[in-house]
Amino acid sequence: MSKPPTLKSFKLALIQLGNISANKSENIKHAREMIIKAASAKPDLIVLPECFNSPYGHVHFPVYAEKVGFTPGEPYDIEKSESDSVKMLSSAAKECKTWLIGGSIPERDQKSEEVYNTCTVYNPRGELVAQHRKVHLFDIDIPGKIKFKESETLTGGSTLNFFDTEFARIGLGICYDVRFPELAMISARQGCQVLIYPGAFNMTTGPLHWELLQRGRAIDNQVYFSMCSPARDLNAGYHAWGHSLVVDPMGKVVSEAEEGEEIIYTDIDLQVFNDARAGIPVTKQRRFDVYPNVFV
Ligand SMILES: NC(=O)CCC(=O)C(=O)O
Repeated sequence: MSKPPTLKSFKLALIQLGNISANKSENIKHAREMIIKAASAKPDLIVLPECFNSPYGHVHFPVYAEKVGFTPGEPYDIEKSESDSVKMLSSAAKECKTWLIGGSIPERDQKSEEVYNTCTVYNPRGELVAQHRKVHLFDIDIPGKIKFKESETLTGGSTLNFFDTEFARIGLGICYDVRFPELAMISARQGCQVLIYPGAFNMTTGPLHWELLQRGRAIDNQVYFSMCSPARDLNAGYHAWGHSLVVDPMGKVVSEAEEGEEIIYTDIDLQVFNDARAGIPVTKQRRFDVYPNVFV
């Protein structure tokens, strides 16, 4: 494992994207416009929400799926990409000279044809540098409230993923992944100082769990934790909670969107990170002699 970059203060932009319709090319076009808009405030990193190019629903995933064909550690030729979303995200990152976490899209594996919920990441040169396939699929059934089964059409990813910038090591997850503290804890143990999960909670669990889970993951690991949601659209089949959020390593909510389309900016502050870890030194007090060694 390489040494993580030393955390530096940086500016984060979350795009709580609205107007996600049945028209994929319109969705891609609108996401591009919003990236350009977000970049006008000169953030170092821009984030899109889960499933930004397609309506959110298991019936839609195979229809909207694109072949990305990225292999970690191998160079990726954007010109030869079969994915319109990847091409747009790459060119927008390059044009804005910014890091970009491209939310997620339904992705079809080039060999197996299995469909994943996949996040791709771009550096300021527009190179595709990392990918995360949602590991834990959103299969829930709360009678009378919400039933959702991603596993009807999606396959879960099987790798943990992070990427290094000049200002931080950033760990990735997607939405339901936040409910599994192991994922965040392993990312933090691998040196991530910031964890960012595109997500789309719903109107039942959103009010109860969205903020609580993120504050929990932030405090457990003394990291900045953030999730970027689509805007709420009551005409859509799935009603997203919205409230894109950034939580600091003390568990304090430092930025929060409302329900509609919005861009929120946050200064990720090195001093806050260092003070949290110095004041409550849990990262140095872990008792690996007592725990089973899964997290060592
Ligand atoms: N897109 C998702 O994974 C939704 C997760 C969610 O709403 C939850 O309660 O968990």
